[in-house]
Amino acid sequence: MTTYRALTEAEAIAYAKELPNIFAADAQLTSREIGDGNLNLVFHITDEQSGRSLILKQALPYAKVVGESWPLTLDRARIESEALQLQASFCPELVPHVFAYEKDLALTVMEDLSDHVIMRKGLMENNRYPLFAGHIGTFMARTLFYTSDLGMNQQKKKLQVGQFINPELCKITEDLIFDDPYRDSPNNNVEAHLKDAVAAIWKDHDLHLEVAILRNTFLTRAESLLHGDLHTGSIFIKADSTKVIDPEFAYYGPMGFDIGALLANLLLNYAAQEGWSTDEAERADYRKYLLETVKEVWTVFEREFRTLWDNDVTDPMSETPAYQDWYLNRVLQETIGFAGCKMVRRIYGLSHVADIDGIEDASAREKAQRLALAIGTSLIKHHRKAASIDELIAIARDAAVSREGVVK
Ligand SMILES: Nc1ncnc2c1ncn2[C@@H]1O[C@H](COP(=O)(O)OP(=O)(O)O)[C@@H](O)[C@H]1O
Ligand SMILES: CSC[C@H]1O[C@H](OP(=O)(O)O)[C@H](O)[C@@H]1O
Repeated sequence: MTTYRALTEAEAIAYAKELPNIFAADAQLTSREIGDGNLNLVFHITDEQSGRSLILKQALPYAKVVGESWPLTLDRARIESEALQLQASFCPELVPHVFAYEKDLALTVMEDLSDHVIMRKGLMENNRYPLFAGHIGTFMARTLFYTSDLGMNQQKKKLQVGQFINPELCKITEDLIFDDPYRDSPNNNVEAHLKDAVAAIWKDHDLHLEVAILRNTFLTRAESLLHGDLHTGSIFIKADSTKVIDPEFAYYGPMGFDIGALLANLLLNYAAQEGWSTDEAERADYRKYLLETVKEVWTVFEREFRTLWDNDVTDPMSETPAYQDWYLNRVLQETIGFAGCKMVRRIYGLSHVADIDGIEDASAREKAQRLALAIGTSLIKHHRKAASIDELIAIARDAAVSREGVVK
């Protein structure tokens, strides 16, 4: 048995050399720790001679972003590798291949995706990805359908719920998304120029009611195996390929949480256009592209999900007329509510996003932050009334118009 230790770059090379059938025994390997996320070490191992490379991702026993004062279970590495393998059984082309998982070191060996870019970075460079909505809509439809009571044996599903019990990582979400932003918590990270807007949110009891309802849904609805943290930093992309990484927050929860997380991060980039494009026409055009992508993601998800339901449903009662429409409208409403929560937490919660924080000009950054808060809070308040994805799009567009007086 190997005893857990956080690997050094040299130890990562030694570990990689021992892996069967990957590198030659005399390969000259190099290792670079490239982890830029909040939690883990990521080693990029390369053999210049053969051109072969791979990734070793290792969980630390604490949250890297805070330090050793925030201990965190190593079991999240198991959850991540098992979730990646389950997702691969539904859509192998949309996740990195897992070569091995080493429990004692909390370490996953996976395919190197360095020929892709992290989507958040791509969006910050105003790149466009015409195939993305089709890929991610399919990923969400397949993973959420086939892990739910609609798409798998209901007794096996209960056992699978047990396999993905993830209380510590869920608590991070419960605190950072559904609690801290709505009160004066030491976990918040509020810029001075936003204090009035944040104070208004802390006093808004109508908003708190909607957040409490969404929080309850997150806490109690074991509907599907979620990715659990599906933001644009968890997606690797290039023109013809999309790969979803980093499902360490995977657990059985409400489908709309994954869809909402994704849409929220597209909308955060929409708000961030305040700071990234100086050219008005260019900004308007990129915003148009983002909103079209939001609509297409939902449309593909819904179409694919309905097709899976029509062809592969395992539950006879689910064939009851009108049930499918009721179900998808509920998923839509929750998607919109969770999207709003995901936007608000990234503006002044513990963990922000580079799209917004990377805006150097303070007044442009503030405009982007206020726009994101306006969109996020409106989505939360509206979510239980929604009947179409067009309502989410109208909220984003109207918030930009009312802040600037012109169509953006
Ligand atoms: N399979 C991979 N191929 C190449 N780079 C990767 C891979 N997985 C992760 N990375 C790099 O490591 C970074 C952090 O990975 P991530 O899984 O998001 O870690 P964390 O769980 O700490 O957020 C990514 O932003 C990316 O740059
Ligand atoms: C203390 S963890 C904060 C935050 O980090 C995770 O994101 P990432 O994928 O960037 O590591 C997750 O969103 C958590 O809420």
